[in-house]
Amino acid sequence: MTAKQWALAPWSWFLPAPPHGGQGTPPGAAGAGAPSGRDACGHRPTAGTVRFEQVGKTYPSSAGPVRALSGISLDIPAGSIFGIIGRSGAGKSSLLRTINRLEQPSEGRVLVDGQDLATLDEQGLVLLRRRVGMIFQHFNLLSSKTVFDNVALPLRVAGVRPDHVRARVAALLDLVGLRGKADTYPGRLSGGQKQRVGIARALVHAPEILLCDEATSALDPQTTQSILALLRDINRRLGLTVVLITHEMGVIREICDEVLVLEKGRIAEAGAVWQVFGSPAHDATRALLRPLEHGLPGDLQERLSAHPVPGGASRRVLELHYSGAGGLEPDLARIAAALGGTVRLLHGGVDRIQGHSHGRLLLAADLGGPDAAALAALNLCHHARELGYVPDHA
Ligand SMILES: Nc1ncnc2c1ncn2[C@@H]1O[C@H](COP(=O)(O)OP(=O)(O)OP(=O)(O)O)[C@@H](O)[C@H]1O
Repeated sequence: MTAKQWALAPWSWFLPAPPHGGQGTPPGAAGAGAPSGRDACGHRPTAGTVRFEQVGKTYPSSAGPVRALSGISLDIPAGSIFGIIGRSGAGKSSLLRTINRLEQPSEGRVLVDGQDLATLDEQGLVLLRRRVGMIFQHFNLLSSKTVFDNVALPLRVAGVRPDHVRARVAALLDLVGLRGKADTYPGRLSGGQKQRVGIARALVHAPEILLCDEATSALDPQTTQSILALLRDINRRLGLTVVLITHEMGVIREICDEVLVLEKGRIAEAGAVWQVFGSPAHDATRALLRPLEHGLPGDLQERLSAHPVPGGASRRVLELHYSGAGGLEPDLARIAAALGGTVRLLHGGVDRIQGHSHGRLLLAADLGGPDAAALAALNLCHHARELGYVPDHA
């Protein structure tokens, strides 16, 4: 059994599952509120898969039809953290919102755990929205209600018994780290705490999927980190699929397993984060990843020239890239041996994405060593290029 399969254990192992319909219907039972896809024991071995089949979306508008999505075919695996990125207007929200049918595709099908969402009647839609929770950039909390009441509201609307509501909300506030805040009003909470309330509320019906639309965009970097840690924790402990939209590439790198890059409503590329970020194949991806790249430090940029300094001692500046492929890591001793002479590390570094080394090193080497292509050929990096020359003292 893989870690992920293990993580797909039923919610009830961690939290009291929400009895729907007010009568304490046990989780896993057919009928009111029982999420589909569970087996007789209440397990949900494949719960939380999403399949897009040739999905297209056109909005009517006074200026004429707006084509938001075209030909999207893709699977989101159960239990994964799946990121959707793209420039503004690329269609990210339109696609995300088809998963809980806040938007309906104009063409194609969206299936959650094999169920075509277009076939759902009104009751089916209510049950779908319990299986697919959602959190928002601006939290969407009711300011006149306490933390407890905000989280309890969907359960009360569903007619859940008050004692079950109390137990469920208490367990959820514990889970999101808000024990002791039950009676506080949202106005007295920090942004991060408000998003924690949003997450608790999104989890009340023990969803299989959590949709996050720019969930950390309104938060400072430190708070963003704590919310990401919470989302990852929830994903790992509860096994639910997390689908998130973000403009922050660092968020994708930090927690996502897979990423979809949308460009003008179409799939530009998709795959494991370490692959897409390590070797971006599409211009749109490269443009999105640019903020993650460190430019040359100003002083180095100033001293860099296209040719060796006439009459003076110069050193070559080489840039070595690591894309994560093949488990390749910078072997500094071998690099120095291949280049010969003195090698200085000027700038750069290597990140770990899903266990793969990804980054670049800027080295100053003596003149006359092997050219950049030879370093890649020797399997010392994935790509290398010569950036120019700096005076020997740089
Ligand atoms: N209700 C609507 N009516 C008309 N056009 C819409 C509607 N919703 C979205 N659009 C258009 O569809 C396209 C895709 O919008 P969408 O919000 O899905 O993109 P996005 O990638 O999420 O953008 P952003 O990052 O700016 O939120 C855009 O051109 C947008 O203007």
